[in-house]
Amino acid sequence: MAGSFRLSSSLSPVQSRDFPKMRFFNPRIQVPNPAPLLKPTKTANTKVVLPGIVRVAASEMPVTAGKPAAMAESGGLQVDLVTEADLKENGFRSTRRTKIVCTIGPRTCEFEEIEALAVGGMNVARVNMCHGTLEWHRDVIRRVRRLNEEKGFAVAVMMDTEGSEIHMDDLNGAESAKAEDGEIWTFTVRTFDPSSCPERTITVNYDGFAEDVKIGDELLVDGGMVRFVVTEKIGPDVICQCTDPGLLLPRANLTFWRNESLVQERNAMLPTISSKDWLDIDFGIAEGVDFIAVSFVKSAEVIKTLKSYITARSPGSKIAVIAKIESIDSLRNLEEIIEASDGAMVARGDLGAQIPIEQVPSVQKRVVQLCRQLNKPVIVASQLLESMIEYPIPTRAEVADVSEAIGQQADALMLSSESAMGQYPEKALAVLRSVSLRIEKWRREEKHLDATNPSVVSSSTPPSISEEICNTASQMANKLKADAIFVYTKTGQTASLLSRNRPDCPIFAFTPTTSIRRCLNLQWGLIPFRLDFSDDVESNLNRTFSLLKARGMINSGGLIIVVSDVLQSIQAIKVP
Ligand SMILES: Nc1ncnc2c1ncn2[C@@H]1O[C@H](COP(=O)(O)OP(=O)(O)OP(=O)(O)O)[C@@H](O)[C@H]1O
Ligand SMILES: CC(=O)C(=O)O
Ligand SMILES: [K+]
Ligand SMILES: [Mg+2]
Repeated sequence: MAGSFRLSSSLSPVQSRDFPKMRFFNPRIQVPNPAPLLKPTKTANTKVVLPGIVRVAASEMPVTAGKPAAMAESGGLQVDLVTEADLKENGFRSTRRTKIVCTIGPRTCEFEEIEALAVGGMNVARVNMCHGTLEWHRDVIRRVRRLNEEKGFAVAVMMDTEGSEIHMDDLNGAESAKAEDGEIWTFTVRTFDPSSCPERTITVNYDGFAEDVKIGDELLVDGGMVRFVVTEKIGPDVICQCTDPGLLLPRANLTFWRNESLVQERNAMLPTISSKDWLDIDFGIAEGVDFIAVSFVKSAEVIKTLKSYITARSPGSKIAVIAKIESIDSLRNLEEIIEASDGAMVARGDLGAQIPIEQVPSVQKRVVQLCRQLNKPVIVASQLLESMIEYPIPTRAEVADVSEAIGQQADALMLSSESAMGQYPEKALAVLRSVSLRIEKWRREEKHLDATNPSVVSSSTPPSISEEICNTASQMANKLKADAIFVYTKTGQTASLLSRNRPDCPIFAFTPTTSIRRCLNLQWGLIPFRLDFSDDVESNLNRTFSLLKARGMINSGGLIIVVSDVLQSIQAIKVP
């Protein structure tokens, strides 16, 4: 991702380019460190365990109906122990509505590390195919799946494609290279043996590079972390002078600008899904990922192509396709791209390298609103807590940025380097969690003071029955101050339509399919449970009440609004 911080953790903080030179260490007001939902305890071998729950190895756990007892499953109701504890201790209202995606990287790829993130509230684990080997990704995906199977979590897996961006080579294995002010560097499409590569020479992965650039163009590395101006062209070599010095990092993204706008020559013809991406996608389908996030989407066509490919390769598959909004072209075709996708990501890193940086906030707002209107989940990504790659607390400005995304009611926030290779992944996650809880509560309180606040989204034309039912159910829940909405959903669609209304109370989504349960975990306000249910609403309800009561997750007297996707009905009912 351009504009982000690609330092390997072995670099010292002074080398970090995108850090303000001065950080105010003193006084550092401590952000309260929010207590985990269930405090994981570190044992001698640093394994994170849930208190009183997973002290036994999975193989030693008593098994009920073929499943370890540690998984909170009784009578077919499947929920993870963190949600269960949260509901028991804090009640419905206080549950977090904004979801969290964590990028898994070298810092968080072991089973115990992934478990710690799940315990800390990770809803979706993202693997970025720009980095790592297929074996590495396979291990991570299988660990997430094992965690879900053993402990009842519904952590979804998102595979993020590499896409064909223009980038530099891998610096022959060096961690970084320093470009000084005024220095002359050569960017070339030639290839060299590592031993014979001339000094200050960087190979570029895009063959048309030397033909496309012109003398006077600006060459931006990682969205402007290092800047050059093109002074001369000699065949395949582009000679550049450094104007903003900094560290060049392996495979850093390159963009070139002319007259203050991004140059799109033949590079605009680069495929959105490269041949390497197709292999990765085949791998993702085989490993059963839940989401495929497509980098540098330019048009709705590519999303449609991928969706039909998935259907052909894996009929009946529930893999959802997320369009990453990070290129100029994606903004030109925004509405039809989002319409064709199953969700979108505001990928602010590369986006900020393709459009003037001051336009990123308004694009974010527009994408979030459009997704809400079109009923597609939306993720706000990149640099949310960038300073926490190195520091245990965020900057005030970062907290304000996170609050803004939560205030916009995006479905999910994403950690990138903070969780992939930062020093404080769990702390970063805890900050997202505590800021979400606080801002969501504050927003609900403010909303009651502001009668003009639009809580209901406009309906589509022609109106659909499910949509009207969900809009009405959400309004009812708000007016009656219901404790929760229960939705029995086979496809997940009704749960999405409820989430889209952003009601004041949480939505318990019961679905018979494990993969739908995981997909729903990305969406705002949904607490997904796996449950087999019949077409008889009455008996489903009675069964759910008794299962939830038996586990202490629900109290008598609470008011529940019940929506059924099969009967298309709404009921208001007190918990017996
Ligand atoms: N699987 C991995 N193996 C090694 N390093 C990784 C891996 N995943 C992420 N990282 C590191 O974490 C950083 C941040 O991850 P992130 O997913 O944001 O990638 P990115 O390179 O910035 O690209 P993108 O634009 O696709 O997000 C990466 O630049 C890389 O240094
Ligand atoms: C997430 C991502 O790809 C970006 O911000 O560029
Ligand atoms: K990517
Ligand atoms: Mg990107």
